[in-house]
Amino acid sequence: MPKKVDVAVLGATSLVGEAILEHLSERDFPLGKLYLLSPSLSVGEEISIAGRDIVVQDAEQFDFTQVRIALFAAGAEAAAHYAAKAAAAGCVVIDSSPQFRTDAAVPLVVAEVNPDSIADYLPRKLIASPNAATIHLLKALKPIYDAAGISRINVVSFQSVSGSGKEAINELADQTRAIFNLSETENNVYPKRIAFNLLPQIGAFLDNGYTVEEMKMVNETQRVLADESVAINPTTVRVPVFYGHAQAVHIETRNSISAATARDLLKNTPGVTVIDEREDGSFPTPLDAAAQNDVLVGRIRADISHPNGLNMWIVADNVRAGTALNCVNIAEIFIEKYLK
Ligand SMILES: NC(=O)C1=CN([C@@H]2O[C@H](COP(=O)(O)OP(=O)(O)OC[C@H]3O[C@@H](n4cnc5c(N)ncnc54)[C@H](OP(=O)(O)O)[C@@H]3O)[C@@H](O)[C@H]2O)C=CC1
Ligand SMILES: N[C@@H](CC(=O)OP(=O)(O)O)C(=O)O
Repeated sequence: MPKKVDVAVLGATSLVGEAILEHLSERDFPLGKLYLLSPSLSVGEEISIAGRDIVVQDAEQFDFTQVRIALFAAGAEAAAHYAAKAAAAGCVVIDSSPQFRTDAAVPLVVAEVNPDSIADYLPRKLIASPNAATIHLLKALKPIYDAAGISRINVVSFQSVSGSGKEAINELADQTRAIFNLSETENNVYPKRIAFNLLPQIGAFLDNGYTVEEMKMVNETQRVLADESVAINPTTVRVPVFYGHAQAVHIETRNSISAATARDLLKNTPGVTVIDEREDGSFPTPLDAAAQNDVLVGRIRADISHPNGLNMWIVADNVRAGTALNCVNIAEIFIEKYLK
């Protein structure tokens, strides 16, 4: 690793921002000065990280010439507002929000899948990180895609409330408490009660009947793989789980690949852990994945309804293993290969 790099985290008090700070303090990251920024209420809060107490600064007043890299975890609006300002100051932004994911001038990167796309950061000094569900899916499917090709992905993505941020975590906790106290529940984040329920809608409905979240999975998967020939059919469901998205995945490969070969490939993939012994309880759950860095895969089996079909169950901590780790991984590759 090269010499230490000064970094800013915008949205340091968001779920993703906090997880980014955990990774920065736990890994062998060449961290120089660290600046914590907020676009809103948290300005002035003090955060302890790796033995340093750092006060959250107002992003509006921040001079981005002080840092080489800024990790953005503050939503699309803040990304739109601050990205150009940071770039003009010579700072490279790694953004977790949806704001730039479809911008052809901004690379969309999963560090383990298309790290070479980071090289395209220059026009806007920006690199985008995908939706969490797309990151998990691609980390697990890339080795199979490389070995046998994938023509179609059918996926039902069961997404925890942390995917909607801190307010949604509070909503699930409050509703659960209210139900046990025989009180009325309130829903503000979701259109219906989430506690003890399942909601087959994430994001607004589009004209084709899919939701915004589902079409993110389609477009971002094709973009990261640089392969529009992969057909993707997602259904996203909000589930009453705090951390960890789980996906029931059915793929059709271009060439035949056995479940045993796929299992071996995944066992040898960094960042992936296979839990699949075909005995009671040998499968990953959101509770197993919470606060872990790996994507967990189980239930790997041949699809009895299709000659080239494979089924699997993929689980990961959307905040920590998905988004935050991907942003930090991108930063590490950027520092090692591209930072002059
Ligand atoms: N959550 C996820 O799984 C994923 C998130 N992302 C991206 O990460 C970024 C951050 O998202 P996320 O971590 O979910 O955001 P959060 O909802 O956790 O936080 C966003 C901001 O809301 C404010 N906030 C803090 N506490 C509360 C509260 N109780 N109620 C309402 N607002 C509060 C904070 O700012 P302040 O206190 O300064 O007002 C905080 O920085 C976004 O760009 C998102 O697109 C990307 C992929 C996955
Ligand atoms: N939308 C995802 C979380 C995420 O990835 O958010 P975004 O695509 O808005 O950054 C969820 O709700 O679970």
